[in-house]
Amino acid sequence: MSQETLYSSPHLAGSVEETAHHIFRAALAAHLPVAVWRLPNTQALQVVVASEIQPTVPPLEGPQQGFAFCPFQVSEASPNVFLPADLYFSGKPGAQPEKGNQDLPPVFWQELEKQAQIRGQLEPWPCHPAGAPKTIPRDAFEQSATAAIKAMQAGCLEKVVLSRTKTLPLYDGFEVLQAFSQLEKLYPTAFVSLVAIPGLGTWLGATPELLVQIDRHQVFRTVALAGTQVSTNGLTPADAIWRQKEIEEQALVQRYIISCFKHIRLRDYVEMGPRTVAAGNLLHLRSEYSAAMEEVGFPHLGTQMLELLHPTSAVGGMPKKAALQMINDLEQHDRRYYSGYLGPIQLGQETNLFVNLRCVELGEGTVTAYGGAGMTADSNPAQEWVETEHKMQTVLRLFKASES
Ligand SMILES: C=C(O[C@H]1C=CC=C(C(=O)O)[C@@H]1O)C(=O)O
Repeated sequence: MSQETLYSSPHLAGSVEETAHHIFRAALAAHLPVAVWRLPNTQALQVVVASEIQPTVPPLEGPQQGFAFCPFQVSEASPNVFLPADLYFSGKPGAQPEKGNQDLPPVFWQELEKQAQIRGQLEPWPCHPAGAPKTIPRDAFEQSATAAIKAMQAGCLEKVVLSRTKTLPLYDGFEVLQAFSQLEKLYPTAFVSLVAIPGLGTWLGATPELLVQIDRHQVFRTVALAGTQVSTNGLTPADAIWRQKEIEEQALVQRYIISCFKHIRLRDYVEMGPRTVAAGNLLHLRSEYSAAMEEVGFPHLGTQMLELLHPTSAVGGMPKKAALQMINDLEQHDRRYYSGYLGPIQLGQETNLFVNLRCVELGEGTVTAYGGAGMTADSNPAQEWVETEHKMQTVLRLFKASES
């Protein structure tokens, strides 16, 4: 994006947060797809607005800039979505929205001026055309878990991640931008995002799981994140003790990532961990993988690995094909964009894609939380249910008034 195309308005002279919120409101009012996010361990709120969505995610190594929003499994109702950065706000101090290749319609700019001056009412957010998913009851989830565990004990597969949904009526007075700000403050190390796409829906989340990063020095990174325990009584990552089951569960994700490197014959990667990391009040095991793309002779490593990694065994299972089949057979809901991936591509000279976990989908007067748990032959269905409840509470704790 060139400096000449900077958009400037005397009314957009407020704080970074105010400007990001004005842009989000204007996009909603103009019925345009929009994504607002904050990268882990940063302050800047970034925003992309697109004039229209594109159905394919471009190569991650450039030159196209924008925001990817992709489902767990592509279907007609949940297609891959790329929002070209027709407007990009970097959230840097003093920054103004930058214009991209396509002009946004005049109605957007009118709305932006309006929002900046009088802060009009927030327009309704877009909802999924099929409506809100039904809540999966505890007995149904535990029955599926029991069937999966039996299959793993019989040696049919090693690991599967089963998920569930919980839909609540939205409490009166809920404000989506306020919820986004709360999430951002609660989870400084998460990727916090709010994505609203006409015809597809509105998602809010704070995920701990990086899928693919390409930094400004062309270093590729990914992680193997799995194994969960609650950090009760001030348990810090340094004090955590893990059971065999979680160690194996995370080792399967590591093995999967390494098998992807082997598949493309990349040997010169760096592996670190596993170490215990905190995600809100949960602890996970995480290994980190990196490779300097030019030096190892894989200038398109990000794109290649994205294709191989998604969905990783942190959201699918091992072996991948059998696990995906089991998920399709046993889960009674459509995951839509939960456990898909999302994030900015080639913005601020970086690409940062995350697995869409610890997220909710907003409907017409409803909020739906999604959460899953990795199961092996040693799993216990009741414990897995409790684990999904803890994961859902990452975001649902903002909706306490809906739960009561
Ligand atoms: C599937 C989810 O988490 C994954 C990431 C970390 C730990 C996980 C686990 O312990 O099962 C899951 O693999 C979710 O949050 O819905």
